[in-house]
Amino acid sequence: MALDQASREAYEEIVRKNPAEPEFHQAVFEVLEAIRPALQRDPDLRDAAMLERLCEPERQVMFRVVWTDDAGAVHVNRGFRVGFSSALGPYKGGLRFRGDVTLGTVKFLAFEQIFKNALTGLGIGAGKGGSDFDPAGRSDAEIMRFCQAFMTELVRHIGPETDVPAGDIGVGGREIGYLFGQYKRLTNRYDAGTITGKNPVLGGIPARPEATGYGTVYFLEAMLGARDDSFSGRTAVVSGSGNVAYHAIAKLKELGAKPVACSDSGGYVHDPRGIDLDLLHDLKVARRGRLAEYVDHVPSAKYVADGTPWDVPCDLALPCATQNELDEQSALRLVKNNVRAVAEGANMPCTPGSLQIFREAGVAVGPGKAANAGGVAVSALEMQQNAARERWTFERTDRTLRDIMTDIHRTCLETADEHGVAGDYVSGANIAGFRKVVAAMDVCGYI
Ligand SMILES: NC(=O)C1=CN([C@@H]2O[C@H](COP(=O)(O)OP(=O)(O)OC[C@H]3O[C@@H](n4cnc5c(N)ncnc54)[C@H](O)[C@@H]3O)[C@@H](O)[C@H]2O)C=CC1
Ligand SMILES: O=C(O)CCC(=O)C(=O)O
Repeated sequence: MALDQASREAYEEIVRKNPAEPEFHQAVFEVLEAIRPALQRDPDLRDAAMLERLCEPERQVMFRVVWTDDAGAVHVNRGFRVGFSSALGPYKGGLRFRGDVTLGTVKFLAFEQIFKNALTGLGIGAGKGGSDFDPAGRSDAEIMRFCQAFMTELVRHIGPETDVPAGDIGVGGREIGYLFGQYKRLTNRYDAGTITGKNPVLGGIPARPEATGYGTVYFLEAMLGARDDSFSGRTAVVSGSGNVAYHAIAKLKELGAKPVACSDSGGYVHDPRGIDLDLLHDLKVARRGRLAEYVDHVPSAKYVADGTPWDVPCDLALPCATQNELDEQSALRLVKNNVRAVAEGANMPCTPGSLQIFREAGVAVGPGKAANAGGVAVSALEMQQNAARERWTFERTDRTLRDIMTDIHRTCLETADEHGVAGDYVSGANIAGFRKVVAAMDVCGYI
């Protein structure tokens, strides 16, 4: 699919106005391409400069973060928070701390969040933030000082009815605790609903750490079910070994699939017996170490430095690490090895070329906007829990998550069907999210 003339003009203007932001351009292009059947069916959807408004963030904040390391040296980083759309609720989306984060990265992520959050149906707008601070190798005390410095500016821009951050790459429970502690200190308020992903002792909901990975697997389960298929006897390859990947691997195992490979930024491990979850937890979660050490404990497994896990034959592929990590070459290898389905736990992990290859080969792809929406959905449940001063159980949260993922899956399929692109989850997810947010923008006046 390509863009029609009007969308192409809108896209070219966006590229011109947002130079040097290739990931943002890519995310916009993918949405404009995927919603083409809806624009063809209802040209009114373009009225009142809807596409142009949708692609322009409501606000963007960029700030200096100054902190000291354990030796007393002073460091300067950049902080970002982009509020992309408040049509459906307060800005909602995570914070990413990683050395390569730029304004363009945060904008692409916040843009994706618009459609994802709309799909959850839970009344949340879209935002994202982060910093080019790299937590790898930093002590707890350094992380705490960085988080406190970051929040010292961010505090002016967030609140339970304004903008509600959470975690993403490099931001987990530890960082959320430090950020919330500083927020509380600066505001003199216990607004638990200002940040999600908190430890339950601070009012966090149980199962938020598990939610994105579990949700991706629930979505994949529904994709397989729609094809009269199941996890039974299926091998899976998962990229990454962080929050999303770890919990995806755990849930795959629980539901009867066999995850045989995972990765970190150094390389991948292939363990034909199935990834050892306790060992992975010890290496990557408890010790924040390197995956290369896996083979010291399981000599029959293979570690491939700098390799891609997509070389390992599998039935199911779950990219759960980072953007553009699954390229055309990888897609061709997966197709050659008869992959059945791909579920994106990460945001925009498949390049446009790889998506095209999967489409042509008839491989079902669950796009991140739909497949990884479980994380932000459970964050919205955490906001609900905090507002009502309730305490949810793990079982209640997990049950609700599964229902939400099944609903999102149904919405994607029905929407694709209604728009003449049956079975195309990428189009279905984008069109359904787009229609929801446009409906809200339409009745709000020109915002
Ligand atoms: N944490 C959440 O709730 C959500 C996360 N996501 C997305 O999921 C992805 C992973 O996020 P988290 O697991 O939270 O982060 P994390 O920081 O817990 O883990 C990231 C993992 O990716 C690996 N990694 C980074 N670059 C890599 C590369 N080039 N090749 C292979 N592995 C690489 C890291 O070693 C680490 O294992 C990101 O795309 C994020 O935006 C999406 C929805 C919600
Ligand atoms: O729970 C949240 O608000 C963050 C989720 C997120 O950043 C994402 O869906 O990519």
